[in-house]
Amino acid sequence: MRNLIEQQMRTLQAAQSRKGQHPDIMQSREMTIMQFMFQQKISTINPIQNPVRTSFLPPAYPPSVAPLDMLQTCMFKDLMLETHHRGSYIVLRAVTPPSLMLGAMLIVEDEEGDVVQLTLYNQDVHLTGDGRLAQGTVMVVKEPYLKVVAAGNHAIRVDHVSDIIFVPEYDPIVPLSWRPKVMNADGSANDWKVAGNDKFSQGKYHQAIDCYSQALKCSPSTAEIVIIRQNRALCFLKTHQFDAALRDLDGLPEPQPSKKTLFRKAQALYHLQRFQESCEAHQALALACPNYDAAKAEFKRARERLKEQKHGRYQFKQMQAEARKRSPPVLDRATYIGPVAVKHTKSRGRGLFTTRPVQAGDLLICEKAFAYVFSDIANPDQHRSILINIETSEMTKGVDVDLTPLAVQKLQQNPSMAPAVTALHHGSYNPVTVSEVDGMPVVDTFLVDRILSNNSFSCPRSSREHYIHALRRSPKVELDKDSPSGGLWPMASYINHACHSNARNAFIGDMMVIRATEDIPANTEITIWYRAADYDSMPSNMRHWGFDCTCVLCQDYRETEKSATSARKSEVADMHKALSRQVPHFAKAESIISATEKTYRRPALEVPRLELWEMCLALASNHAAHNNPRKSVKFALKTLESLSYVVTGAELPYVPGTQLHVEKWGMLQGRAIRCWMILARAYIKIAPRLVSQAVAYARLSYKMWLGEDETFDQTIDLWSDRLDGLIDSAR
Ligand SMILES: C[S@@+](CC[C@H](N)C(=O)[O-])C[C@H]1O[C@@H](n2cnc3c(N)ncnc32)[C@H](O)[C@@H]1O
Repeated sequence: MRNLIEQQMRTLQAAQSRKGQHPDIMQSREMTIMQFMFQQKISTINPIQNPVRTSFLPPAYPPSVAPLDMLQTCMFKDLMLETHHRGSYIVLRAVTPPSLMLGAMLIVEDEEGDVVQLTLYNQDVHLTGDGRLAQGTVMVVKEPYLKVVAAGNHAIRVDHVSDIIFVPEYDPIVPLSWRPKVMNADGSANDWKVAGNDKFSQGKYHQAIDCYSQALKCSPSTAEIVIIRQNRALCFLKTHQFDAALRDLDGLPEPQPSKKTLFRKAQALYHLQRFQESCEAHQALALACPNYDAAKAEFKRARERLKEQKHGRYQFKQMQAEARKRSPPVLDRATYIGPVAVKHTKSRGRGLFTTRPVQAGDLLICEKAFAYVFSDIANPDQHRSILINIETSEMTKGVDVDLTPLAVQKLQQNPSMAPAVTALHHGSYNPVTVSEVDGMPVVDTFLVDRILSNNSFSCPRSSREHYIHALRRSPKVELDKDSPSGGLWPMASYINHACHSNARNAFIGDMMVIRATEDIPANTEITIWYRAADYDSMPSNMRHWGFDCTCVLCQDYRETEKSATSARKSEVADMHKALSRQVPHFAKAESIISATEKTYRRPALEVPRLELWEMCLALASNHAAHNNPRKSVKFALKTLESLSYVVTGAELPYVPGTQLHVEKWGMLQGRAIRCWMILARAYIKIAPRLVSQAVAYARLSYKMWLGEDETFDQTIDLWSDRLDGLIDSAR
C-alpha cells in the first residue's frame, strides 16, 4: 500500500510540473479511437479473471456551483493540464461506447472534432444499460478538469455527478452540426408524450423523462398536463427520484386527485420514508377506489412501516430470515428513533443522549441504512477494487469502494435526504454551501467521501449469523472480516465511541439495531464501540477517527506499568497451555488467575479486566466439560465480575428463596451468552431454581448482542450437547 501511495505521489508531482501546459497531442483522432476500441475488444475477448481494480482519488476539488448561463463555452484546444477550468463548460459527444471500470471511460469529441478520453466517476451503473450514455450521446461538462493520467496521457476527469449534464439531441445547446437531419423538435405536446410513452415501454426511463419535459414546454392542454406529469412521475419512481415524482404529482390541475395520482404519491412518500403521509394518501385512495386491489397490499405495507417507525415494533424473526435468504440482505423496514436525541458534548462534538431512563436491553434505535454495500461471502472475488485517497493516504478496499458512488447517486436522486447526511461529521473538510444550481442538486463527492470515512460502519450479513459462525469457528468468519459489507446509518453516526460502552449496535442485513447494554439514566450520553477493545492493543488505536479514547479502560491501560501488561500477556499464554493439555491442569490455571488478578490497579467494579475475564471463562468452560458444576459456577461468576458486573443470588450453596439478579451490568461481550448458559447448565443439578433465571439473562444478553431475542429459542437450548447451548442445526 505504501509503495502504491509513494508511486502515485511521484506521478502526481510529475503531473503537477505540467500544470497549465497544453497537452501534447501524440496521435491522430483515428488512432486514439482505434486504440481505445482495440483495448475494449481485447478485454471482452480475453477478460482478466477477477482483476484487481486500483484507482486514486485526486486532491479534493469543489463541484461546479455556477449556473450554466454564467459559464463560457470552450473547446478542447483551450484546456490545460492539471487545471480546473472555472468559468467554462465544454460540450462533448461520445465517439465510442463507454467501458466500465471503476468509472465509465470513453472517447469524446468536441465541436471541432478534437478527441480526448473522458472518465466519469460515481455514476449510476445503469447509465450505459439504459441508453443514457452510448456512442453519440451529447453531454456538457461544467468547469472541466484535464488531468494527467498513466503514461503521461491525459483525460477529462469528472468526479462530481452534478458536473455533467447529459443532453438530448434536440437541446439547443447541442451544436447544429450534431443534430439529426430529421428531428421532430417542434412536435406537439402530444407528439412528445407519445415519444415519452415509447421510451417508457422500452425501459428507457430517463429518456422518457426528457420527452415528457419537452411535452410540458409545448403548451399542453390541462388534461394533457395531468397525464404527462403522472407519466413523468412514474418514470421518476422507476429511477428512484422520489422527490421529483412528488413534485410532479403535487398540485396537479385535477378536480379531485385521481387514482393514479394518489397511488403514485403514496409510493413516492413510502420510499422517502414518509409513512404517515403515505398512509394518508392510501386512505384517500381507499375511500375513492375501495376495490383497487393493488393498492390494498401497498397500504398494508405502509401501515406496517408506520408501526415500526412510530413504536419500534418489528418482526425480528422474519427480518433475520429475510437477511439470511436475500442477497443483498436489504430489508423493507422503517427506521425507528427511540428515546434518544442529538446534543453537544463537552469535548467530542455532538453525541446521542437518552431522553428518558432506559433499561438494559431496551431498543434505542433500529435504523435502515442510507447506503449499503453487500459483500457476498459466497462470492469473495466479486469486488477486488482498491481506492486510494492520495490526500489522506487512506485505502478503501472491496465493496466499500462502491459506497461513495451509491451515496452520491442517492443524494442526487433525492436531495430532500441530503441534510441528514451532509450534516454528519466530516472533520476539517470545507464543503461548498450551494445545494442546487439550475434546478439540479449539487453533490460534492469529496464531502461524501469524508463523511463515509468518518461515519460508515462495517458489518456482517447479520450479527446472529456472525455469532453462530464464530461459535463454530467457521472459516467464513475470517472471510467476512477481510471484506465486510458496510453502510451509512445517519442517526447512529452521532454516537461517539467508548471501549467500555453502554450500548451495542447489532446488524440484521441493512438494519442496525442499537440497544442499551446497561440501565442508563435520562440525559446520559450513549456510546458504542467503533472497534472492540482487545487487550493485545490497548489503549485502543482510534487514529483513523482522529481521537484518543479516554474511556476508563483506555485510561487505565495508559496508567498501568508496561511490566504489568506484559506479565498478563504471558499469564494468558500460560493459561492456554494449562488448559489445552489432555487433562487440564486446573490447579495451575487457578494460580494463574490469582497471579493475574494482582496485576490490576483498580477494582474490577470500576475497570473491566480484559485478560482476566477470558481466562475465567475458559476455566469455567473446562470445569463444565469435566463435570464440575460448582467450579464452573465459581468461574462463570468470576468472569462476570471481571467484566464489572455485580450479580447477586448466584453464589453456592443456593439459599432457598434467593433470586439471581444483575445489580449492575458490566461490559457486554458476545461470550457473556455462553457464560450465562454455562451457569444455567451447572445449576441444573445443584440449584435448579436458578436455571431459568440464568437462561433469562442469557436471553437478554443475546438480545443486546444480536439485536433481538425472537430467534433465541431456535439458536440456543439448555439441553444442547454444546456448552454454549448452540443448537446444532442453528443457522
Ligand atoms: C461518527 S462521528 C460521531 C459523532 C461526532 N461526535 C459528531 O459531532 O458528529 C465520529 C467522530 O466523533 C468524534 N469522537 C467519537 N468518539 C469520540 C471519543 N470517544 N472521544 C473523542 N472524540 C470522539 C471523533 O471526532 C470522530 O471522528
